Amino acid sequence: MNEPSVRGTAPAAEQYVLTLSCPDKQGIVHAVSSYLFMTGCNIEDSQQFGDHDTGLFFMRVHFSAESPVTVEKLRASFTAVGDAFHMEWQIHRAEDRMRVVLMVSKFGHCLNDLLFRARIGALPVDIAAVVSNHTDFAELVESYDIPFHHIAVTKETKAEAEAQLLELVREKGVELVVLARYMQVLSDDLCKQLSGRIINIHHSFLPSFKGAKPYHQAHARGVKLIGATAHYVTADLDEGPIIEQEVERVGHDVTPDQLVAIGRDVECQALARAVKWHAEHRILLNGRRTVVFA
Ligand SMILES: Nc1nc2c(c(=O)[nH]1)N[C@@H](CN(C=O)c1ccc(C(=O)N[C@@H](CCC(=O)O)C(=O)O)cc1)CN2
Repeated sequence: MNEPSVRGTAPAAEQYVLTLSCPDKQGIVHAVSSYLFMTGCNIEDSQQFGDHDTGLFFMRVHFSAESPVTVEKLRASFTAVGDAFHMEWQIHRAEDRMRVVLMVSKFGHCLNDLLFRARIGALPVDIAAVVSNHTDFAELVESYDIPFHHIAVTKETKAEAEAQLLELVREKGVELVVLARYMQVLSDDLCKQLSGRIINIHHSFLPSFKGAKPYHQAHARGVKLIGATAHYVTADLDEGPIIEQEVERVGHDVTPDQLVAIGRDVECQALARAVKWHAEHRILLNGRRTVVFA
């Protein structure tokens, strides 16, 4: 009788993600793949893009490595490669879940969607807290055993409110702030301090219908498609780098309230994808645009 084949149980390899951007030139992929090979890493997935308009090169590499390789050792030893090509780069452990804060005002569909997706493991995030300028969703949030912070905002208290948010971000080690229909304009200073770390869902297919009440604007224009846009937040309202968009066809007879209702699902889809891609380090900033290695 044949001996049962005994598959060796090799130690589980750790998974990592390297992202980089740099001025494009020959040899970048060779330098990165040679470094990974020489460091005992195995490439599982690699994506790259050279932007002829900006002359920038972008790369995302998912790779594995066994002990004694650690993320600290990788970050220390990759520095020489990064410096040689003037790279902006990051290396993360793929298993590390991103710590996020969700913010909401009076419309809770995106908040509800993100809470559920995180709870079932469809989003690789840990929701550290939810912040709102209203109290409508305190019970919903606390039903997930997540801290709810009511931070009221008026023109007079906006600076103090933002200081409280920043303290929360620092105190809880938050890496991403998600505006899940949070309807307050953030100050230039806050946008600068958290540049590239705030994602907003705008309820229109930008660049159409920026600002307030986009569904009413769209209805007045007689659109046949409505949409939602997830984008990074900058000081310029609704002008930040677009991450993801979703659209839905509408008829000539829809009312503004029906557009609001139809729009809920496309808003949730666009925002959830954007948050997932950011948490998986799939988005790289390319000036006013993004590169998304979905
Ligand atoms: N600095 C930025 N702040 C915010 C952005 C952004 O891109 N840059 N996106 C918005 C979201 N948003 C549309 O998606 C939006 C939110 C709020 C307003 C607005 O006029 N708010 C008033 C108060 C309204 C109220 O109290 O109900 C205000 O802040 O004075 C316009 C567009 C999130 N913030």
